[in-house]
Amino acid sequence: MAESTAKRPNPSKSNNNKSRKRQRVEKSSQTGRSNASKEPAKRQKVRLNELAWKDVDMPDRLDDFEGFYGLEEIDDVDVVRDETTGVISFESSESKLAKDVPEPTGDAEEVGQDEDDGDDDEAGSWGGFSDAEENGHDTDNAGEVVDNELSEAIDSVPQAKAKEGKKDADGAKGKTKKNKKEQKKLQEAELATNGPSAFEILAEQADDDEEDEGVDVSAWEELDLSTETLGALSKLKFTRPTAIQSSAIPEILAGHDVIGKASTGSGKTLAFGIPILESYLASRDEVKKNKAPLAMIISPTRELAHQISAHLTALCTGKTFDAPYIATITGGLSVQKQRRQLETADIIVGTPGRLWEVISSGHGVLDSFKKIKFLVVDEADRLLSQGHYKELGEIINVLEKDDDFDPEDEVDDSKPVIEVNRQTLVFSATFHKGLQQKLAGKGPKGGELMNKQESMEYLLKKLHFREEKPKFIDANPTAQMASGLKEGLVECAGTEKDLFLYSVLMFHPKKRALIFTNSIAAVRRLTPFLQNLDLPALALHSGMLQKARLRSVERFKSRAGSILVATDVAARGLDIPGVELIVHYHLPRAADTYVHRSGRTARAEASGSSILICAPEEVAGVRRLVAKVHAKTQPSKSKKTAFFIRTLDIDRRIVSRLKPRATLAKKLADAVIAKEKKHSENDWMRAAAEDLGVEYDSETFEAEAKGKRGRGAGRKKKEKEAQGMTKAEMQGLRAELKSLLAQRINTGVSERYLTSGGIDVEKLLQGSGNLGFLGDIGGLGMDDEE
Ligand SMILES: Nc1ncnc2c1ncn2[C@@H]1O[C@H](COP(=O)(O)OP(=O)(O)OP(=O)(O)O)[C@@H](O)[C@H]1O
Repeated sequence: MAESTAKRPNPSKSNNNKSRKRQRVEKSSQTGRSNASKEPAKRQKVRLNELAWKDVDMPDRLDDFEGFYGLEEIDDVDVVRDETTGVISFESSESKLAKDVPEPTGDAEEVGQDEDDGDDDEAGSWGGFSDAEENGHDTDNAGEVVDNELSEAIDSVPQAKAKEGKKDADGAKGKTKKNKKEQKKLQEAELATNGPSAFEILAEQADDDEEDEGVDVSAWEELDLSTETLGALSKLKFTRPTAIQSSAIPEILAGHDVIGKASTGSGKTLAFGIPILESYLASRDEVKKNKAPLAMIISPTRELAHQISAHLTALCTGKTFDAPYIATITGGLSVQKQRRQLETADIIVGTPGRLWEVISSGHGVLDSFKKIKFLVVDEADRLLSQGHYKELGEIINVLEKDDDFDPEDEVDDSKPVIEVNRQTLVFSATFHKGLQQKLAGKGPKGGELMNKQESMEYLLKKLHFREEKPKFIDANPTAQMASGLKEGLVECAGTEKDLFLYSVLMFHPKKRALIFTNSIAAVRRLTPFLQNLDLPALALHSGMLQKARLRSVERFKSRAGSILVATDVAARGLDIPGVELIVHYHLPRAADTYVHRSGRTARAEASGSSILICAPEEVAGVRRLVAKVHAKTQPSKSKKTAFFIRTLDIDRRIVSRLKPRATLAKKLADAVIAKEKKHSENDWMRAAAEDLGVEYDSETFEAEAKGKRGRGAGRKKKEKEAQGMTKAEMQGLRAELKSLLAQRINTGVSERYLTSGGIDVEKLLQGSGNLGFLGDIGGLGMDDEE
């Protein structure tokens, strides 16, 4: 076991959020025993986690979130390398030893290896979270970059912490209570990094209140779960299983392969998580003895992988049993560190790119992976779609080959395939239609392979189910959308989308809202536009810096009523409690994107609204898209007559009263962006001119460009005007906007109403307005009658 002691937790810190940190060994020498001469007689071999590490004071700032908290140091430790074997060990005086650690085993080789790896890890972790494998993966699939980029944002979780805690807890016979506590703390630290999801909040509640007896879970009894699992569910206050849980859990417990489909937010994670926990509880001694993980859960993005880990960890935070160690294997941490995590992992959750990287770097992980009992493919349609399946396909291939693996080898399908002993579980809210029919046994049979690049069926075939026909469970055969979701569309001129976005938000005051756009530029523009209008808007897109992305997600989670303007980076997997409104500022490019975007609200039987803002020419396409999504809910309707989405009757008089502020806010936002753009363009031109050895004169460049009128000339003219806006002009606009925002917006319902005080937007924003004045918004919904 290669224990990492270069970084270790600080058990004295109770707040794991703050104690997420890196530690460092102060090495006196890498090559010899330079300090050994000081007190040679009293020195002894030590392991680094036996030492009395000292806290290094660090400023208590969020900026240090990514790892500096809780730096610890130790001095007077010699790093000794055996000249012949190259093995590294550590020596120190007795006084440096902490009092309450088990006796050292004297396993110099392992310690030495750890130290080397620890250094590598530092470099790896600080390397900007770039994950070569996953970045490569991204470029294969430009349209999908954003999701992986988001995962990257959330990937600063110092998993080594959890790992170390786990290792301490597993530390042979010297397993102490303290170590167990550390393990738990560290796993919680990992949870905390992603901010409180519903699971985390629930787990915290379960943990905080030891007196809390939990809730009645008799509704789970028919699933025949262990008392430990029932206890955990009770603490999470999950009174009854969801539909997919009721259907899938017994099949998985009975040993079947399962393909599960259920609406977004309907509890699919626990549908496979509970049987995995049951299996762990039933065989934990064997699992530990095998030194192989029990389950491998593959997720398309890092963010989702962390969320699944958090969810499963929350399930195991009930204090009634020794929790399994869950390792999250995604980009952003060094491969060495992750290999060490894998050594004691009971459950692995990872992204295919990094998992493949770990496997293909050798070191025997493949052998232990071959012993897994559960292979879970979450968000399967995404994982198995073009551009994402490559590594997954490779992982599955090598898991099944009964020979030595060489990453350089071409995959040879004729090589022997080992008998598949694991269960394969595949889950998603959306599945390719043809595949779904086939899985349900309704479609045409036949074994011809389709287009290998695109066919999910081909890949499912590749999954090598243990059973000839996996159980296909469709928990919501007629709907992919959550039942508590209301859908509507707002039609407006393409040039007025900003105004209508503002209006829709004003019609939903103080609601936590997620606005989807199809471009980073739109996020960059809309966020300041809304902020200028005094709305608490946050941005999220793949072009943002890591810290800024994290901050946006955190703030969106923690601040009620905040508004997140995002690209499809946020479409899948984000489980943020209390999102009440989804606005599609740009139309989703595909039906499944619509389902997943809209699925960020109305989760776990909550309700929520999803509103599309469409230009007139987009309406027909939207109706087709929505009809496609709801095709099964209205089977009797012909395609031509099936309307599933209602046009929202927004009172245009009110919209027109909002227009002056929206126009000013847009003008200001555009001016700031145009000025920023000019700055960066100037910088670029200057640098280019310097490279060419010519003088840069922006006015000459502009004069030359002037004559060339071509496409986008109008936009450029506007941009130029915005760039030319003086500071004083901008201040004037701001003052004007401020005064507009301070004024009441009358509803225009009647003079009498107006003079009696009426209802104003400010009040609405404060959450005290009367929505009645807004007209027919109660009509939002699945009504099929237009
Ligand atoms: N049995 C249950 N009772 C109540 N709430 C539950 C139950 N199981 C899960 N949940 C809650 O449901 C929410 C959604 O669960 P989960 O993330 O697994 O959904 P999902 O089906 O995977 O969604 P998506 O398809 O969008 O990824 C979670 O916040 C969780 O707290």
